[in-house]
Amino acid sequence: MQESVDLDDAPTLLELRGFSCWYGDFQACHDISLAIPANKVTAFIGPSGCGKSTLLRWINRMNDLVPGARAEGQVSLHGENLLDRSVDVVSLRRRIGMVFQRPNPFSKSIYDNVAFGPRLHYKLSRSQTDDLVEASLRGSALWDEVKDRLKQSALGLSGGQQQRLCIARAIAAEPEILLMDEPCSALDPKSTVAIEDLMAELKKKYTIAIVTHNMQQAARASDQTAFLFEGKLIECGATRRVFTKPNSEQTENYITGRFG
Ligand SMILES: Nc1ncnc2c1ncn2[C@@H]1O[C@H](COP(=O)(O)OP(=O)(O)OP(=O)(O)O)[C@@H](O)[C@H]1O
Repeated sequence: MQESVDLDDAPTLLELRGFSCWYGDFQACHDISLAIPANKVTAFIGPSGCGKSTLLRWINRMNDLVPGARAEGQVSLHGENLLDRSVDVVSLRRRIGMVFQRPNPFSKSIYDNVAFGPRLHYKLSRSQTDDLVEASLRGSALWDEVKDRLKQSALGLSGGQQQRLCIARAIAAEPEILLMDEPCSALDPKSTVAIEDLMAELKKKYTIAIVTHNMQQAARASDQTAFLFEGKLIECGATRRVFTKPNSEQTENYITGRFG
């Protein structure tokens, strides 16, 4: 488990205030307020259907694409409410990267997967792109395994390598926050440990929010844990405290496997 971290000392990067959201008439999240500290890993845990992925998907406005989905309240980054209609969603998604449950590399070369975002957002020379691709692959701990086959298809990589490639692709756009929606659920235990080790490195530079069903993973890899139940935030605090002295009986029942 992480050493006890003093979250009070960590500046807030992203803040949710009175965040509620709906799919049509169904309310998936109820009046959620919490702070995501900079350069820490925040884990969202809770039973299936409690709204973890929905919350994450509103942070980078992925739910804009879902018919009938709407949200209220504030999701503030540097004082800007990301839910405002005026927010430029393309630039928002550069600032807030996302890694999904199933590795989803494009059917392109390893190099082109990583260069895709930077080519979209910046005018870079060939050598600048080469440098960024190398730095991103080093950042996702994949460089040594792929440096001799950058022009080969990304689809030839193992699942764990593909997920690290997706992380490289996300960090190549130089985001401020990395959202990870159950990034290890399709991976074997060795690849899972590799991703957890990687998170510990990545948080030096980025702020990470992860949805996980794996209690051990939340306990091992996160600094802050938020427990959701039926769309409500039950508690949020330093991971060590939440796992050893939860404030709520519901949290205790969930983390000890009594339901969920
Ligand atoms: N596109 C959608 N349309 C309508 N309802 C949805 C949609 N996506 C999710 N929901 C509903 O919203 C609620 C929260 O779903 P969400 O996927 O956020 O939960 P979750 O906690 O991430 O679950 P899991 O751990 O199973 O992934 C659920 O009741 C779900 O059925």
